Amino acid sequence: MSKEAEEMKMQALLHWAADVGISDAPLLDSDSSSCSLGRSLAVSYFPHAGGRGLAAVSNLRIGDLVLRVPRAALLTRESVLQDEKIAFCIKKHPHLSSSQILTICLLAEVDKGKGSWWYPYLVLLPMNYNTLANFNEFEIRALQVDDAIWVSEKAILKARSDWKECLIVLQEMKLKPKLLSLRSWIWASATVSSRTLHIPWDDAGCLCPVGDLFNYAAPDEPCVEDEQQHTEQPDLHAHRLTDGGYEEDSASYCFYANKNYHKGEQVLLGYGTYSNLDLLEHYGFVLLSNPNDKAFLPLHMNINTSKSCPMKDALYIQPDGKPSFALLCALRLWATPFNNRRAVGHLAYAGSFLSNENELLVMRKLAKHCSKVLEELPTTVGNDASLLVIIDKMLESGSHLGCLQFAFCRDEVVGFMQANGLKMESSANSLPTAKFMRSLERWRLSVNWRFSLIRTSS
Ligand SMILES: C[S@@+](CC[C@H](N)C(=O)[O-])C[C@H]1O[C@@H](n2cnc3c(N)ncnc32)[C@H](O)[C@@H]1O
Repeated sequence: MSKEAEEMKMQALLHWAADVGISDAPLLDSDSSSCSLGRSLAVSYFPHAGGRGLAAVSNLRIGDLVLRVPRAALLTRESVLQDEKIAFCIKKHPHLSSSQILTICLLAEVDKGKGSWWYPYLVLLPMNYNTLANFNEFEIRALQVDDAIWVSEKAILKARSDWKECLIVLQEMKLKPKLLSLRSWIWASATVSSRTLHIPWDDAGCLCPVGDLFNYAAPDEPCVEDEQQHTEQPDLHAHRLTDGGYEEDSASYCFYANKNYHKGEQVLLGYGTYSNLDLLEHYGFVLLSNPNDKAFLPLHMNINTSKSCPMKDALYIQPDGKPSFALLCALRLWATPFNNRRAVGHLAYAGSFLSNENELLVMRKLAKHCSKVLEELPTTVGNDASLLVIIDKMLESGSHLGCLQFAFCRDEVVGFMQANGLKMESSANSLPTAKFMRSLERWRLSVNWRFSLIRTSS
């Protein structure tokens, strides 16, 4: 889509949004406008922080209501199933999950074209996603770590099996042939996965026009400045000083500033606390600095797996390089002589320091394990940092040429070119296709993901 066409579609969406009552004006502001935004927020582009997003048009204070989206505007299972034809087809298949049904609802609305009430919203949905279910074999292998490869393969298998189960419903609805494809299914389920917001009456969530233009920032400890401002303010909305949620009293999805923003700054939402692998799986991006990231350690320790033993999911290194609470507890127990474990087990699992000697053993074991994990990975943090710089150059210039410079990880580069049907020798003479550029973006995500993991474990 050209820039001008996208701009016109955005204007149409904002007019539609104003008509249905979506507004960024404070509740008491009676000023009715033909545009839904402009008082707190404006659509803007942030190339290094999510692309299209929402910017503050004036200084915003923590707790300010920045956007309201009435229930009637939300695309939910309930609202789409007002269409009797769609409801009839869905009812015949009671075994479908709530998110499968929402995905079908989305495809059914897309099928209506201009006839859909949400048409101005639907035409501005991204055409492609980088969630793990969209990764090809090469892009998955580039993650390098078994756990991540397993999660990706599972995501692809799940998308495929969900689609197979739903195909009969899509056929009964007589959707256009293109919308029956696995590709369309993966697009629709990625839309649902990366854009739905929580609502209390439906665990599938809702698609929230305009409200889904907020990009993500990882929820972190509130900064000191914010806390001071918070206590100076009347406590009226203290319970709402998170990013947002559905509110019965105004029958709207309401979004609040979760910190102070200066005019022009991007207003971000904390959709939840996610590791980089979760973000990649469900949202198709990773954060280079993610306070909630986790580097899982495949520890093979000879300790009793009793009820109190921490689950594998809790054994990880945090982004600050420290072991998680459960990992530290398990290591302290492992470092305790076998005949003493029963006696000190309760102390270890309560997180207590056991002895200097024990702590030294723990740190040594941890360091040894991290070194082993790093040694087993095919690339180093230095390689990956250089690879990222060159992939970025290729993305910026839209050229294959960067591929030729990868002397330090030639095999991976050759693999990437082959996966895209290209030979190294021919790469300099041909212009890259849109498909190649999208694959380059996903390869970059894989390298970025393992780069942040290696940094954490180093
Ligand atoms: C709810 S949408 C946000 C709006 C989206 N940028 C758009 O153009 O419609 C979520 C998607 O935005 C992108 N995104 C959000 N936050 C991001 C961030 N901090 N870094 C990179 N991409 C981000 C991801 O593609 C994610 O799946």
